[in-house]
Amino acid sequence: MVAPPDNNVLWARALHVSHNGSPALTGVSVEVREGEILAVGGPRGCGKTTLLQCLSGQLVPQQGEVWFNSTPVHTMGPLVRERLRRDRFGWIDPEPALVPELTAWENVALPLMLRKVPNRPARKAASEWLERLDIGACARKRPHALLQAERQRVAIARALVTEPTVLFADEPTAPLHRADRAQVLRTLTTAARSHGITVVLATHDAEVATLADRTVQLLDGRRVNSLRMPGPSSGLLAAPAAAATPAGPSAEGTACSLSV
Ligand SMILES: Nc1ncnc2c1ncn2[C@@H]1O[C@H](COP(=O)(O)OP(=O)(O)OP(=O)(O)O)[C@@H](O)[C@H]1O
Repeated sequence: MVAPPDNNVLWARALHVSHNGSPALTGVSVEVREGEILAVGGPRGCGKTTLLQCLSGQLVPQQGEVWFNSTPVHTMGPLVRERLRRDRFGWIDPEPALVPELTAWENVALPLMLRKVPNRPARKAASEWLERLDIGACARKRPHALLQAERQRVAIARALVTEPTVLFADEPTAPLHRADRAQVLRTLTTAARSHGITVVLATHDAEVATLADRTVQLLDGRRVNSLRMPGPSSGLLAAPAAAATPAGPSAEGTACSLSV
């Protein structure tokens, strides 16, 4: 086992995962540099979620290695991986899973309270993140009183409030309208950049990927290319290349879920 280069916050090598015998990742390698916004693109079912689950320590690959800041994640026990996810990573799902009984600010403050941050600073941090995501006015509302785009912003604020080292966003704007999608994504990436948070963003939407620094493309569980974007403000996405990289055999395994 050889440690990866120092400038990668995450580094995965030759990942093989199969779900109930059918291959989801076959020999995928990827590196994520500190502070970058990396999009993982590709059509539905190509393995984007599975890759994010492996990188975030939710899922242990049947073969291959995952390293976080020069520490092997694939050899960690479940409790250590859980602590790593809680302390260093944030996660955003396609559908915002908020606690219905709590107000927006309480939902956002929840991860801080779970870390025993006292009420007043937790509330202050939650309010600041809601402001940053342009939903300060919704702080006292409960999820049912919010629009879908507002709920997703609350979920994003909750994922960012702990200022994680890496934020994993799995199709974070999938259920939103086109206009909301662009705005929510722009707010997310701006907030992450200004706080030096590395983002790994799964999307099948080429437009969404234009906000990333780089795109890694998957197809049928294999990596097919890597694009460096012209810049977050260019609004342009280069056409995906189609040169396939070598892939290996598949393995077996199961997924598990991640809490905030
Ligand atoms: N828990 C599971 N059990 C069985 N098969 C699974 C499971 N999770 C994913 N798969 C299968 O593994 C493959 C890769 O799925 P994955 O969700 O990683 O792809 P994806 O690119 O994120 O897809 P989508 O864009 O639809 O979310 C798909 O064929 C999917 O049906």
